[in-house]
Amino acid sequence: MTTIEFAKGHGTGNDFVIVPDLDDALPLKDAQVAALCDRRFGIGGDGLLRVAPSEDPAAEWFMDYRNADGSIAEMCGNGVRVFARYLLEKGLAAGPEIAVATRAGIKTVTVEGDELRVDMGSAVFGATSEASVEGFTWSGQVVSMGNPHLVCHLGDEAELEALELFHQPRYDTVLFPEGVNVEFVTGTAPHVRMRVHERGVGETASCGTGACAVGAVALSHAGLGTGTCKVDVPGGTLTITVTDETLFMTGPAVIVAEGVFRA
Ligand SMILES: N[C@@H](CCC[C@H](N)C(=O)O)C(=O)O
Repeated sequence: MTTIEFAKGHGTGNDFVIVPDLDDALPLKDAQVAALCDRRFGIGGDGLLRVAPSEDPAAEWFMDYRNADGSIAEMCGNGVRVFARYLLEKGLAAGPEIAVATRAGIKTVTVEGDELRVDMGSAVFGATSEASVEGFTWSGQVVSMGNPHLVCHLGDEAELEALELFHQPRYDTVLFPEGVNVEFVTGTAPHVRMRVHERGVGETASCGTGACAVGAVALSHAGLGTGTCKVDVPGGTLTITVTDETLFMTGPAVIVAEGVFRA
C-alpha cells in the first residue's frame, strides 16, 4: 500500500488537495492526481498543489499545480493563496511577504489581515472569440493570466443562473488548442458577478485567475485603465485591483483538513 500525506484547503470554495513533497521525491502521475482529487473515491478537490522546492533562487517553494483531471496548468490564483497559507501554517515561510515560484513566474503573496493579496502580473488581452453552451452563443474577450481565459458578458442575472455549466462550453479549438477557462459575467465595474467553467475541472465555485481576467475586462469596459473591481463568485468575493504596473488579487484562503491518503 502507498501512503501520501496531504492537507486540504480552499479559497472562496475552489478546493485543493495539498501534497507536501519537500524533498521533491513524489512526482505524481496524472492518474494519481485524479485519484486524489476524486470526490467519491479520493479526498476530493478541483486541483492539487504539490509543495516542492523551487529551482529559482527568488523563491524557496514551487507550486506544482495540477487540475482535477491530472492536467498541468500554468497558474492558479486561488491555489497560490492556499499554497501560501499552507506555508505560513507549517512554518515553511514567515510572511508578511512570501515569494512563490509557479509555472507563470514568481508570485508575491502578502498577508493582509485575514486575507492574502497576490501580485498576479498584468492581464494580457487578446482577440475576441465565442463560447457556446447548449445552443446559446456569446462573444468573449480572450485574456491571459499566464493561463488562458475567455470572458463572456451575459445579458442579465437570470441568464447567468440558467446556465447549465455541467456541459463543457464549446470554443474555438484552433485558438485554444490546450483548452480554455470560460467565465460568464453579469454587471459592470466596480462590482460584477461571474460563474466559471474551468479547463480540466468543470464548473467550480471560484477561479482566481478567472476573477482577475473578469475584473480587468470589467474595468476596461468601464473606460478605466486602473481601479478596483469586486468579483462575486458562487463561493464568495475576490477583489481585483488594476494599477499601471500590475494586477492584485485579494481574497481568503483556509486550510481545513490534514491526513494520510492510502492507495
Ligand atoms: N482555479 C484556478 C485556475 C486553475 C487552472 C485552470 N483550470 C487552467 O487549466 O488554466 C484559479 O483559481 O485560478
